[in-house]
Amino acid sequence: MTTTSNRNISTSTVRSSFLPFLAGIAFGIASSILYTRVICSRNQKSSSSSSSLWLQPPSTLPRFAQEILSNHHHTNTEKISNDDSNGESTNASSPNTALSSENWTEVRLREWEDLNWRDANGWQGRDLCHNPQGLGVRILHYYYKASSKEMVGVVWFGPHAESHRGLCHGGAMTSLMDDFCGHLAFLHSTSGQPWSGATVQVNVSLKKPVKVGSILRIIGRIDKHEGRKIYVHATLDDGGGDNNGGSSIDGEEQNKDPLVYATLEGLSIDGVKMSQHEDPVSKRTWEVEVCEHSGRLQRRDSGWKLL
Ligand SMILES: CCCCCCCCCCCC(=O)SCCNC(=O)CCNC(=O)[C@H](O)C(C)(C)COP(=O)(O)OP(=O)(O)OC[C@H]1O[C@@H](n2cnc3c(N)ncnc32)[C@H](O)[C@@H]1OP(=O)(O)O
Repeated sequence: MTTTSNRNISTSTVRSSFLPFLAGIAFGIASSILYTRVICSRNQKSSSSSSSLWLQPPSTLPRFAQEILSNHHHTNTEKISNDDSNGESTNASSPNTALSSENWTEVRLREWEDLNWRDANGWQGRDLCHNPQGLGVRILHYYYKASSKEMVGVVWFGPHAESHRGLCHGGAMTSLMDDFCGHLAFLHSTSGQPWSGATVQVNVSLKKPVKVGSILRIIGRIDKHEGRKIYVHATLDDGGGDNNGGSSIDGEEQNKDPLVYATLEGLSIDGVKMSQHEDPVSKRTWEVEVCEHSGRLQRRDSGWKLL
């Protein structure tokens, strides 16, 4: 009797303490499933929306970039001349002054745009700054003016240029400067051949953080040409007046003077043969043509006719 009574007591004690425990586990599992689903779906939404925001540069460029593009519609041709190339400083105006609309040629290389052709002609990857699918720092347009030895570019800092919490890596800015220095020197080169030369010094001063997603301007000129050495000065800025995504850390949204993000003092050596490939690419020359679609002058590589 006593034993049966004890057994009943113990069974009901186990039941009364075990059932809430089971219910607690069931509730915990249900909650965690629900929580995981909600959080995952939120994360998926936010990652897909941020990706779609950043996978391409914005379809509408900021005003300064539109002005650069629209200012360079020409129908006249300019002879690219390097007659004044040796041993003198240029009288080019400061790169921060407003761009005159005359005699700028668009710079295009087939290997920046035609990826299938690139793969078939000696390249092994994608251009760090000119990959049309690139998500790091991407140069959208380059224009060159031979008379003043200046070049200007429109640049997008994509999500793969990020370093710290939405701000870009200093190396992304420096890669851009390296490219700018090399190609401006290329355009001024007395060898007259694309890919004949090398950048050997890129002294970059980082002045202001760049936000991921920024569209900025790079503008610069040849400062000096001594023998094979071509010295380049350049500035990365917001183009003035219409800051689209440049650092707003200071709360500056509208400004007249360009905000400067970085400056370059660079050196390229003319006529260095970096690649040993002997093929049609190594025999290219530069030429100036009027683009049949936009009417703009293009300084482009004779390789565009290789097909
Ligand atoms: C048109 C360009 C288009 C450039 C086109 C570039 C296209 C753009 C692409 C983006 C930029 C790049 O990626 S370019 C790739 C990254 N760069 C590199 O990989 C370059 C690595 N460096 C090298 O391989 C080597 O240094 C070379 C091959 C460039 C060296 O050429 P070299 O022909 O032997 O030159 P060398 O006689 O030594 O020197 C010639 C003069 O330059 C000076 N010099 C040489 N190196 C340096 C240096 N680091 N810093 C200061 N000065 C230097 C010498 O003192 C000398 O001055 P003096 O005695 O005459 O007064």
